Amino acid sequence: MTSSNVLVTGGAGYIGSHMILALRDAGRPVVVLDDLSTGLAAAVPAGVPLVRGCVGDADLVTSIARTYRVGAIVHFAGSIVVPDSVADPMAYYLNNTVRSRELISAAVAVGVRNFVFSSTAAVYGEASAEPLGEDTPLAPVSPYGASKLMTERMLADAGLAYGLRYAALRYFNVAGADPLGRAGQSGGRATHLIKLAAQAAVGLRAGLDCFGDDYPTRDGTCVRDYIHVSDLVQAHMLALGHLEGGGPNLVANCGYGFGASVREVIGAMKRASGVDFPVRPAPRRAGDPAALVADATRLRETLGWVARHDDLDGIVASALAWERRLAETRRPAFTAAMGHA
Ligand SMILES: NC(=O)c1ccc[n+]([C@@H]2O[C@H](COP(=O)([O-])OP(=O)(O)OC[C@H]3O[C@@H](n4cnc5c(N)ncnc54)[C@H](O)[C@@H]3O)[C@@H](O)[C@H]2O)c1
Ligand SMILES: O=c1ccn([C@@H]2O[C@H](COP(=O)(O)OP(=O)(O)O[C@H]3O[C@H](CO)[C@H](O)[C@H](O)[C@H]3O)[C@@H](O)[C@H]2O)c(=O)[nH]1
Repeated sequence: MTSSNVLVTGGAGYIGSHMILALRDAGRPVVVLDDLSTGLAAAVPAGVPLVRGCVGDADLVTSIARTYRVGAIVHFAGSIVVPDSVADPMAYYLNNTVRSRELISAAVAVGVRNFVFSSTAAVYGEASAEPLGEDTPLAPVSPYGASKLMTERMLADAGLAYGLRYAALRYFNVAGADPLGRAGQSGGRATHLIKLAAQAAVGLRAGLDCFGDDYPTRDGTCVRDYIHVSDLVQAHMLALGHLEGGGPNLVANCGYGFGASVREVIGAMKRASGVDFPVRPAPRRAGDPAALVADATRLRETLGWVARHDDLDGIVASALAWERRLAETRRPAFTAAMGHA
């Protein structure tokens, strides 16, 4: 096992904070770079160095790489809200593409050999095939997807030109929380279905909108391949080991190969919580494909990845448990702020 540090960018965010736990559980030293734009310092476990700054700051990245003897970068930092990317594409190309370019350049210049990147199913766009293999034509329909695809392309070119070794993992819908309750999705503005449903279940919001019920799917609502964050993080651990062990560069989907509809997710959350929160029918959300389901054969066959949490009820229950924990920790602060302490 290598003892060089792993630099986790975006480690104060949802997925990055779970990755830190997995690296620490495996005995790997970690350093985090995060600008805390959506992440929380409290999400970084005590004892893990957190450098507050931007991945586009090449001098800072170089200095971290030297100080901590970084041998690999796992790059989660980025902007993630698809409709925001439509409203302000330049902000997304800056934060996701331009700043990734600076990070990759600095990594190459300072001699970091291995790089794992958070890509997305959004690179496929309005895909018609199901499940989607990695060879599906890449035709992102949002600036978010395009900004990530450009970073994949930079990695491929940097691999050819400079020998950078990389894995680009295309996540489908990431959900759930650490089964031991050490981490979850905490960041400020929630947009993801399972997080919003959990908030409705704990009474943080009055209910939920169901965006569209006339899609060509089994119940008319959109189908997504929800992957538990712990299974996703395990794919990163395997990808890292694969690169460090000399395996070839890799692009791989991360999902289970089957999907759940919006109605099925809502039903699972109501069952798990026992709360019959209101669900309002709402118009389709712009840019939502009817169904996105991964063909994850490559992930299984190349990395030996095995899904361990591929059960919607379990995913939803872990998200709910985390939301309840957040509600408990918020309550005293809220009471104090209202002058009732
Ligand atoms: N959540 C999903 O379903 C999903 C799906 C596909 C891909 N992804 C990708 O996974 C990655 C992590 O997503 P997440 O859900 O944990 O989001 P998140 O917002 O919780 O985490 C992103 C983190 O990056 C930090 N950050 C943003 N820009 C930065 C910058 N320029 N420099 C330094 N830090 C910066 C934020 O403060 C935050 O801590 C993202 O790249 C996202 O595009 C997520
Ligand atoms: O209040 C809500 C929120 C969501 N939805 C629906 O639930 C489904 C899932 O929506 P999410 O917002 O949870 O996730 P997306 O599928 O839009 O997108 C996620 O997965 C994509 C890849 O599949 C990208 O990676 C993106 O970053 C990530 O947010 C969609 O049909 C959406 O319309 C609702 O009906 N009501």
